[in-house]
Amino acid sequence: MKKQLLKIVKIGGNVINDEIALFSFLQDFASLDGPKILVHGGGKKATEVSSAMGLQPQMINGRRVTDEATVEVVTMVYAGLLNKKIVAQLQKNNCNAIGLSGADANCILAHKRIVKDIDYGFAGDVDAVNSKFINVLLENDVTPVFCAITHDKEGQLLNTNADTIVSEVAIGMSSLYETELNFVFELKGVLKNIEDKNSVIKQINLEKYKELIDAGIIADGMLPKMHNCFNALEKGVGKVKIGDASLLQSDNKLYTTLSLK
Ligand SMILES: Nc1ncnc2c1ncn2[C@@H]1O[C@H](COP(=O)(O)OP(=O)(O)O)[C@@H](O)[C@H]1O
Ligand SMILES: CC(=O)N[C@@H](CCC(=O)OP(=O)(O)O)C(=O)O
Repeated sequence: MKKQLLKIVKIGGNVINDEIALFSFLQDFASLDGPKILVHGGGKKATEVSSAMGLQPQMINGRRVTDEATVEVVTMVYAGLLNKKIVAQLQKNNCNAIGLSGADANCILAHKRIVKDIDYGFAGDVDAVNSKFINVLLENDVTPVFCAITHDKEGQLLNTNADTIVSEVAIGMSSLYETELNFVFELKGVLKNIEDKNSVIKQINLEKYKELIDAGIIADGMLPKMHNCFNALEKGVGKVKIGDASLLQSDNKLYTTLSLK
């Protein structure tokens, strides 16, 4: 039997900080038919709040170095302010959303990220997604909204890149649904020339992805994003798209589609 389509969407911190773009996007998201899941970042806001508190935000290869003070700030910003603001806006648009961290209902289990020579502190990599519980929500027409906070089941909250969360959630749900993963950020897609906002590369396969990395065209936050996109495709996610806040509009034709071949 053909599986039902589940749309999984991620919005990044630059869109979240632009209230006009955010509210317009949330209106489009709320009106999507069928089951859907939203994952949000908020890195930009976390950087602003950390700086205002006298901390010195540090990113390495698109990921935040998360010391003890920073994990508290990001929990307040992501799981608190941003998650609840987004849920309230979806409720306004008649989408019955529920805001969750990875600790809630053990939805996203993670472990402390260990990378040779780099200490990311309380940053997490995902081990398991509670697709069974998430499906209970979907089957009751409730839309889960995940922030970038996970847990390790030892009582420790972990800051996890939102692109990683969304791809792991998509992979986890792929056993139950046909999945489509959409990355919404402030640009129209993956650009050939970062100075030219219209130089969108419409189609990127695995081979082209490697060429773009070697050429230095993919950098910064785009590195973990694309890595997560291909990881999702390799593990059963049906379709992956990257674009701006108009990505969910049916008349939008300018975005990047990723494929393995
Ligand atoms: N080739 C590229 N095309 C588009 N963006 C790129 C590219 N290379 C690097 N980037 C950078 O990646 C950023 C997106 O990553 P990130 O800030 O993590 O996104 P998000 O807001 O979704 O979290 C863009 O703002 C851009 O500066
Ligand atoms: C470990 C790590 O890097 N976590 C990210 C989580 C938020 C995020 O991914 O936000 P954007 O999608 O807006 O970039 C961070 O704190 O920036």
